[in-house]
Amino acid sequence: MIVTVTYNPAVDQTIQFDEQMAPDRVMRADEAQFDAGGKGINAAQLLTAMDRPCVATGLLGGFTGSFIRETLQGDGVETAFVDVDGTTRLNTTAIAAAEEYKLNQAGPTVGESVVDSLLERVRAQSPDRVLVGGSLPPGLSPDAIDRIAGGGDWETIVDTGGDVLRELDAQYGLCKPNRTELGDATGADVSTVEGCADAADTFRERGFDRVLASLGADGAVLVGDEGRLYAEALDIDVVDTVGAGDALLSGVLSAWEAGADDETALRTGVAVSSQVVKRAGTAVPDLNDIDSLRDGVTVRRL
Ligand SMILES: Nc1ncnc2c1ncn2[C@@H]1O[C@H](COP(=O)(O)OP(=O)(O)O)[C@@H](O)[C@H]1O
Ligand SMILES: O=P(O)(O)OC[C@H]1O[C@](O)(COP(=O)(O)O)[C@@H](O)[C@@H]1O
Repeated sequence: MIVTVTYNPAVDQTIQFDEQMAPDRVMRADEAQFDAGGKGINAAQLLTAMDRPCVATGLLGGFTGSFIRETLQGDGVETAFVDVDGTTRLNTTAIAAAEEYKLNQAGPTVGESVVDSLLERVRAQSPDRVLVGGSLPPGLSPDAIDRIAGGGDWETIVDTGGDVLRELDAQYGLCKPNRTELGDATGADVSTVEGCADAADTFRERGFDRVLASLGADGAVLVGDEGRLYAEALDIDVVDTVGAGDALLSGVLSAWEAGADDETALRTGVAVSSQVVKRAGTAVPDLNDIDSLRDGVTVRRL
């Protein structure tokens, strides 16, 4: 089973405008929605929807924290969160005339003792895999992720970017950078798919058994002992891409949990992510067609 750890959850607010953003005037949204978000939380919702045993942990506080807890309970997601004093952040995606603006808050400041509390929650579940997803709130350093990775005999998957990804020091089963994060972390030229696979390959030497690089509309690359695989994205009408990376990773993990090889896992990831980008926000989409969508994903070896 999988435990997800989200140090910095978020309520995802998605607002849609049918005109371009403009300064110094009131913009009135046509549509708005709130979803429980944060990388590990999105993954836990998707994994639960795909019938994979999963428990969501992380840090929650304030009215936004209560919203996330209630939403997950309503979705039948098992939870084991740690309460914090501050208020969980609210992240906003504004879609205006086909442009996407992502406005993410820093989150509440927390003390390092939360890492011990979270490790306790994780150990209590005896998981096979632990996914640590998202940014760190103020007060925590990359050591908070390394400590989860070194805290038991589970395989740890990490989905974070920026300096945090560069500074991780433990042994990981997988990391999932997007193209920008992969380029930033390696300094490599990631303008081509081959360049991304090369960068992923070199990144493996830093302690990651596999690297799953998401390339937006260009698809995804998975590099590991089974080879260098590239999957094209499906041709779909995109509403917004928030949660796309979490969906890709959830599909891959779901397939691995069912015993699939890397190629099938990559296909599944692309299929799940295409369902998420077809609709606004980060709520769980319709996953009934995943098997047939997966069969339509083109994969080649690089
Ligand atoms: N414009 C798009 N068209 C089709 N699929 C997309 C598009 N954007 C994202 N996806 C799918 O979502 C996956 C993850 O997207 P990406 O934007 O790279 O992740 P992240 O949210 O981590 O930045 C891609 O690998 C792809 O399968
Ligand atoms: O922790 P970060 O990096 O600020 O990201 C948090 C945001 O990312 C999301 O998990 C979506 O992530 P992806 O678009 O990478 O899949 C949102 O639910 C959340 O608001």
